[in-house]
Amino acid sequence: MIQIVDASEKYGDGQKTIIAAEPIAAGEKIWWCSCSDDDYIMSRDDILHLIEMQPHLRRFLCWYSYMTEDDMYLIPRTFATELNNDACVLFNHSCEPNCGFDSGDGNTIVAIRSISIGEELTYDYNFLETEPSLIRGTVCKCDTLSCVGTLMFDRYRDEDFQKRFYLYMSSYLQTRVRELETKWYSTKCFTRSATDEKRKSLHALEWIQAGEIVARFLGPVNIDNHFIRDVNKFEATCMIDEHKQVIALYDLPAESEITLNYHGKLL
Ligand SMILES: C[S@@+](CC[C@H](N)C(=O)[O-])C[C@H]1O[C@@H](n2cnc3c(N)ncnc32)[C@H](O)[C@@H]1O
Repeated sequence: MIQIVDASEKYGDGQKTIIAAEPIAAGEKIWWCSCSDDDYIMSRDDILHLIEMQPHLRRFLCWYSYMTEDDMYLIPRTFATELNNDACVLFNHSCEPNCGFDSGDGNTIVAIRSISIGEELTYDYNFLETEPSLIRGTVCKCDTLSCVGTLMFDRYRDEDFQKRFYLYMSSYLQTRVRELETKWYSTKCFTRSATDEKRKSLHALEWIQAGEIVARFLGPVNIDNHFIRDVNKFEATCMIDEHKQVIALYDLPAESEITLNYHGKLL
């Protein structure tokens, strides 16, 4: 059903892509990714540390990892061991995709519309990635009329995008979309997963200036509906105003934790 071909001309040296080897009907299942419990799950911190130690791994780790949380990435083992027989890592991005993930079974890639023989098979990387993506800032070469230019991975926030593509997003992305109904945080923030010692927490992804709005509560302010740690007033990096907006008290460098002192003052 599919064929892997060279795409150096379109995307750059050594790049490959996948094309349809036969006509594909809308809704047809195209590829069953062989992702399994054997795959590597690495935290963003570990990946960034590994890239710092071994810069030659950058391309491999950034191109072939998939977000499963704001700070967690899946790296298919078959690819890591170079025994890769899983073409799911070779689907390129398009801002007008013809493929997506099957919402009933996140590991299957399905056709969004009918696809002609020879057509390139693409999905929108916004179905998998959000702002902390390791390939944020990639200049898109999809050559479509709706091309966004630079991939910033914030499209899941757009209601039209959600309406059109929710069913084709990965389960991580669907969770992020649903979260937007109860809490909003800036594109400059990301969450760190909970550990045995610590609850989930919110952090700056890039420099945030004093006075910037970093998050907004859409319901009652309590620890059950957000990820902002309640700390004593000397440690708080942000304050909350009467509109339930969380505002940076100081300039916050990347990685700083977003914290509040709201104890006993639920709005
Ligand atoms: C998962 S790989 C896709 C397969 C890749 N073409 C290969 O041969 O290994 C993701 C990488 O492909 C490239 N890529 C995919 N879609 C692209 C697009 N629309 N514009 C520019 N680069 C793209 C980027 O370098 C991206 O980090």
